[in-house]
Amino acid sequence: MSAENMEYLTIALPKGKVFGKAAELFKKIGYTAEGLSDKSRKLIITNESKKIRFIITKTADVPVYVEYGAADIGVIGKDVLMESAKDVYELLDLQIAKCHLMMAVAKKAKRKHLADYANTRVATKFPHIAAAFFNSKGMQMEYIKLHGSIELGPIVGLSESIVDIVETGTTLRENDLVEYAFIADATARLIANRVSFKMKFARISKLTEALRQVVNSAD
Ligand SMILES: Nc1ncnc2c1ncn2[C@@H]1O[C@H](COP(=O)(O)OP(=O)(O)OP(=O)(O)O)[C@@H](O)[C@H]1O
Ligand SMILES: O=P(O)(O)OC[C@H]1O[C@H](OP(=O)(O)OP(=O)(O)O)[C@H](O)[C@@H]1O
Repeated sequence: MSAENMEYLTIALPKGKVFGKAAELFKKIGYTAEGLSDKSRKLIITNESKKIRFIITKTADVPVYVEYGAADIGVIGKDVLMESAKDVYELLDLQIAKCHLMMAVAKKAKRKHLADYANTRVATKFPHIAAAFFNSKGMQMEYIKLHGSIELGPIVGLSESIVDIVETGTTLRENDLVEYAFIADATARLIANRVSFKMKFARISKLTEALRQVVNSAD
């Protein structure tokens, strides 16, 4: 690790839904930087006095920056973390961006048993998570990777089911789908690069404990 990298703590935050809540949590423990907002187009925002560097990345890329050590730590939804299967430490459940992963099907064509969906098509942004789920049930499936509007799949006959995240359930309801099987909780997590965790142990563990207190006090 270079001297400059050793000096700073680099934190990867995803732009998008998780950004505001994550930035707010860090602010509560005194980790912030001038200009850190979802309106800014700056990709690196530094707090020189505290030796903190925030890097703002596309959601799915946070685990990549952290695995390669371009960021020491990061914040990312458990859904994206599971799908990425990156070799990073998961340090803390931040209890923000609450949602869960599930399988949903068309209300009208709902089948009686999960096994009745064996060998059918699943539309999803999360093919690895979906495959792990169906494999654990001994079911072979055909996975169709989509990048958004997953709920369209069963409506237009692309697939018999979807695997996606649900927060309020509004998107399912408005598209005549119903949740069929719960897969996993998917709140945002604090993750760390394995080498950074050892080399910057004191800093990262102090930060993790401070965040843990904020998260616990919000319960
Ligand atoms: N209702 C929700 N809808 C989508 N994501 C949610 C919701 N609630 C919490 N999340 C979290 O936010 C993350 C998605 O954030 P965001 O939509 O900004 O990323 P994205 O899907 O990659 O978007 P884009 O494709 O626009 O970059 C999810 O991975 C999940 O952890
Ligand atoms: O249960 P709800 O509160 O309705 O939220 C769930 C919806 O939000 C997400 O989509 P997103 O808004 O990220 O758009 P996308 O279709 O582009 O993935 C997710 O894929 C669901 O479609």
